[in-house]
Amino acid sequence: MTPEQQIKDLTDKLNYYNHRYYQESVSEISDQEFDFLLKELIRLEEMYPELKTSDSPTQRVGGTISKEFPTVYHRYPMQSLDNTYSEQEMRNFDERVRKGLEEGEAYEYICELKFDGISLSFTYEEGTLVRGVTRGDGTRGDDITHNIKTIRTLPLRIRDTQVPAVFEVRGEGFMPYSSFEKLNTELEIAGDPPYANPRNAASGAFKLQDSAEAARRGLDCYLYSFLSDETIFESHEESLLALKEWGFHVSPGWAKCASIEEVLEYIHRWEQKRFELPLATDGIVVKVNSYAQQRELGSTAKSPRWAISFKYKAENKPALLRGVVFQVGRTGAVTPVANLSALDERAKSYERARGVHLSGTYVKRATLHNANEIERLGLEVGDVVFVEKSGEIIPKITGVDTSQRGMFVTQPITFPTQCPECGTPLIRKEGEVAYYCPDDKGCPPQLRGKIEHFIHRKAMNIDSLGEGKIELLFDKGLVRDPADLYDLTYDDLLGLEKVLVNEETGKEKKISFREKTVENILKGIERSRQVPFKNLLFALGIRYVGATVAEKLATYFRSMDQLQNASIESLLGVPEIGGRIAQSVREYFDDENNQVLINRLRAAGLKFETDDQPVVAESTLLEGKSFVISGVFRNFEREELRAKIEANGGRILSGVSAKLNYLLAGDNMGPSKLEKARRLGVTILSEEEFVGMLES
Ligand SMILES: NC(=O)c1ccc[n+]([C@@H]2O[C@H](COP(=O)([O-])OP(=O)(O)OC[C@H]3O[C@@H](n4cnc5c(N)ncnc54)[C@H](O)[C@@H]3O)[C@@H](O)[C@H]2O)c1
Ligand SMILES: [Zn+2]
Repeated sequence: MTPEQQIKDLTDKLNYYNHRYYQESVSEISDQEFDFLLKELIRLEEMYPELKTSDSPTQRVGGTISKEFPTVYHRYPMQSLDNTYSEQEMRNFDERVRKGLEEGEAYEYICELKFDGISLSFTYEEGTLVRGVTRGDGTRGDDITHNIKTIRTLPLRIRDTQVPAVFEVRGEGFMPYSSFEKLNTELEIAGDPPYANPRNAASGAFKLQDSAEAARRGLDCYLYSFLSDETIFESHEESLLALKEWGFHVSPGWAKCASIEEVLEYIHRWEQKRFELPLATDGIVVKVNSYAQQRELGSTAKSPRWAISFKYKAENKPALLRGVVFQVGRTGAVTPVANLSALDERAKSYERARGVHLSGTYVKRATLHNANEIERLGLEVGDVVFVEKSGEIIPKITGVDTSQRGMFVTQPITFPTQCPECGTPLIRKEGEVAYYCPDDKGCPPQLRGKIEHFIHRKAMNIDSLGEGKIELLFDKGLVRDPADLYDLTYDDLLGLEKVLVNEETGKEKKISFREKTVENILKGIERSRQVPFKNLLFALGIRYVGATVAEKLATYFRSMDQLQNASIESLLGVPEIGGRIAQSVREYFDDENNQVLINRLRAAGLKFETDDQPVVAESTLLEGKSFVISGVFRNFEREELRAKIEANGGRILSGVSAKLNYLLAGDNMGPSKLEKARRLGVTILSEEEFVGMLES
């Protein structure tokens, strides 16, 4: 790969993980892995400064604003923090601070715990809380005052009369472990996927529309910063003391340190102790105490130079490998999963063991990925292994303590040759490490996987059904393929029961479908009958037909009938559709089972045709004018704008060039595109200006 490709590749990855993390409250990789990728991009950009763009993830706060809440501009930007996992880099930071100040100037640090939640900003006017806003993209955030007000520890009014007329406080909104565990149990009972960690759960809860629901989730907040136009404090320490005085919840763990050595001691002191806290922390934050010195040191585009966060490496602990089970996923891939317990639980039966205590929770399972990984680690059942839970994603086994071999009996692990779910002989595809069960028509987890794909948000969007509910319906024999969903009746569903076993405690819990659940499920299924044809096409799960390809096919063929009968040649006639996709589509529709499924879905009244009408001309107002649409709009979907432009005679171009007449700019568009448009003298239109153009 050329450096250019590498940079592009890393940028795309980081943008994707940022989107998942900030918008969807999901961590697909651990923070440590994310930070590693980011550091790698910083390194490349330093080597090739000409390839660095102003909208690179190294230059921006990762979040964005959403369309669901009013947007608020921050009075003072909300930055991120530089971070490190190494003590040497902490010393380097100290060195930079020393050099950034006058020679010989004394300075102090304040150390605080780094709480793992989301950054929030609160504005008080005349002593009253008026607004609570998320960090967003650092410049603008989402107004979530309705949810902020559910935090019981946050004062709605300050009694002290000495406070400035207008000021802002900032802090971390979080979900304590106790609330987190309660929420996950509830989600599991409802058959919905649980959150991977308290941060993601907090982020999801703060962005709920319904504040009554947010209140139920038991959110809390620690304040760690004060901002105002009036200078009333000289140092961060003074502000923390005053905040406490005024009734704010300030974390009790902070300390003043006179040197980097004391800072490192603080770091060591909290490394284990932090697990005794009622909430998740992922490191510590070190800040220069004096405000004057903070101003002297200044900030980069993304973070202040007077602060840094030290992140603790993921906790790694020895555990006993009790056994290995083989799980079959929705694609048929077989994954080995380790059953673990704490070392001193060797004599207990597995059901009664609690597991290894890691990052605040007990762990009894860890993924072993594939057969090669077992071989690479040289694993045997009975071994002492090292387990890590990084960023609290699925725990993994990082190594074996072979020095312990011989103390206890160990047994080699044999990978099965037949599918543990359906008995079909497993196969290995050329060039892949995983073993697969090839029976995609009968193997239960694969059938369930198809249904799960069908209801997915980007497919039929039946959000009243989740994995747990599908599993129950499948196990009861009510739903074997997606078409069965449309035959479900109220009586089929009411009172369905299932027993859940809590992995940690071994306790059993019975769940059953009550009236409200059943009504919701049926409503969701009913609504899906109106889902556009392109979504249905994606929902079928045809190999190589992702959401984008499905849309292209739907736009081109316009109906299931046309598509079903399309020859390979006519499929190849669709722009950007190649041989592999054409082949796969043809094979799908030639299969008799699939034909039965399609006919049943047709009988269920799903949309088998594209709705959108061919463009009807409205005027010639925009004739000869070209447009690029970018960003998110308040009153229109992008597609609507596109249709509007075409209906009035305009043309849509794909990129900004000197030939372009107008850039229709919404929120969140990349600054580089804006810059380019300005440079080339392209007229930049806001949503309102565009509407004005059509009305003139
Ligand atoms: N796993 C993923 O997929 C993924 C994706 C994106 C980001 N991330 C993680 O998020 C990080 C970036 O997030 P970020 O920009 O919020 O940076 P950050 O979380 O590393 O640090 C800044 C934030 O720390 C918080 N904080 C907690 N305690 C604080 C205290 N006492 N004082 C000041 N601030 C405190 C504040 O919310 C502040 O905004 C990445 O480095 C990565 O670790 C992970
Ligand atoms: Zn199988």
